[in-house]
Amino acid sequence: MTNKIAVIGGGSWATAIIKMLSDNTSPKEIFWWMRDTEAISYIKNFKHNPKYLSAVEISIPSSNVSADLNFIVDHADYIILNVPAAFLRSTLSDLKPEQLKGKKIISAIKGMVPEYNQIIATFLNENFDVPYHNILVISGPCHAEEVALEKLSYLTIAGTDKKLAAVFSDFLSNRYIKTITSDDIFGTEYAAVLKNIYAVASGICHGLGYGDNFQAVLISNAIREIKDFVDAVHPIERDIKESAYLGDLLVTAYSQFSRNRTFGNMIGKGYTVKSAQLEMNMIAEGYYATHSMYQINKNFGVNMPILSAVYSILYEKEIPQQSIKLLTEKLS
Ligand SMILES: NC(=O)C1=CN([C@@H]2O[C@H](COP(=O)(O)OP(=O)(O)OC[C@H]3O[C@@H](n4cnc5c(N)ncnc54)[C@H](OP(=O)(O)O)[C@@H]3O)[C@@H](O)[C@H]2O)C=CC1
Ligand SMILES: O=C(CO)COP(=O)(O)O
Repeated sequence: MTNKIAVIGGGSWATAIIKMLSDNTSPKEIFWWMRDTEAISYIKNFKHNPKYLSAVEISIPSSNVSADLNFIVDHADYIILNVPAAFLRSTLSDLKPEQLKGKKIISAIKGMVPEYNQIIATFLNENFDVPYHNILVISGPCHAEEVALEKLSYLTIAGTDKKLAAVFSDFLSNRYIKTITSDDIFGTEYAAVLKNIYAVASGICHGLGYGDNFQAVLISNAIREIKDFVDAVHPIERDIKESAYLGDLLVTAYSQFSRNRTFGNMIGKGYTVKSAQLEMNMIAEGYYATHSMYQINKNFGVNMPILSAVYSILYEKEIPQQSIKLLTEKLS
């Protein structure tokens, strides 16, 4: 039986995932949903996504690319969710839990559903009755732009069912993608959400003129905040130095490709949140995640001074210079 895999979302990471799946040699049929019908026509005619990673050649059949979510979901056994978290609830609003019954749902999203302050696995479980053993998460240090260039990258596939994680990782791995499996689905998701916030912090500090010496201190403190938070939320044995945790923090905080760092840099340089968002045609998840994580941490009470500083800048209109100056007194 041919495995049928759908990707939901039309941005850069979805385009990169389509490429990875296509360059993997195991037999499969790939389906792709996006909301933009003009982009769909372009893909059908010219085999490239016009707006994101437009150099990537799209080799899946034209009839498998559609803006009809029901058509795509009903055809697939594996459904990879990849719209930014802020738009997930509205994207899935017409879908009924029965339509996902028995299907394997994979989140490639690194963000929180803002309406519920939930990670994606919890959102799927509580709102669509998807059992945790049918949910996987794709994470790890990997920018879509480098996938387009076929630069060697490592992905972590996390799930409570490690066998399913291994089966699914065999659909993704190829000449330039190596996969690692993990059973830490909650820690992996929360770490991926948090690293975006710290990449925003890194960008803010860069925009304010802080140098590499300070960035190293900031990121050392950031990984401690991540560890303390994931240990509080889901206390299991984990090595925070693994690439799904530390690696993803490093690549996002330091890479020229990071949307979150770019957004933070603009804030540090004096842009308002609105103007920074308008300037980017891509989504910085860290903006929304800062609000959700700040609310969630009220229940856990973990000491997270970097999170609080970013929150004060993005949501309390504090002046970046002042918030970061105060933060510098709390780092070690
Ligand atoms: N890019 C990367 O390297 C990686 C991204 N991720 C994660 O993947 C997820 C998707 O990000 P990414 O692919 O980078 O997205 P991009 O920033 O490349 O693209 C933005 C996407 O959001 C959609 N969008 C924008 N506004 C709305 C709206 N109001 N309603 C519905 N959809 C909207 C866009 O659709 P449209 O074009 O129709 O406007 C487009 O598909 C995020 O959670 C991100 O953290 C994870 C790993 C790597
Ligand atoms: O998750 C990512 C890299 O692993 C992408 O991060 P950005 O959204 O900041 O580009």
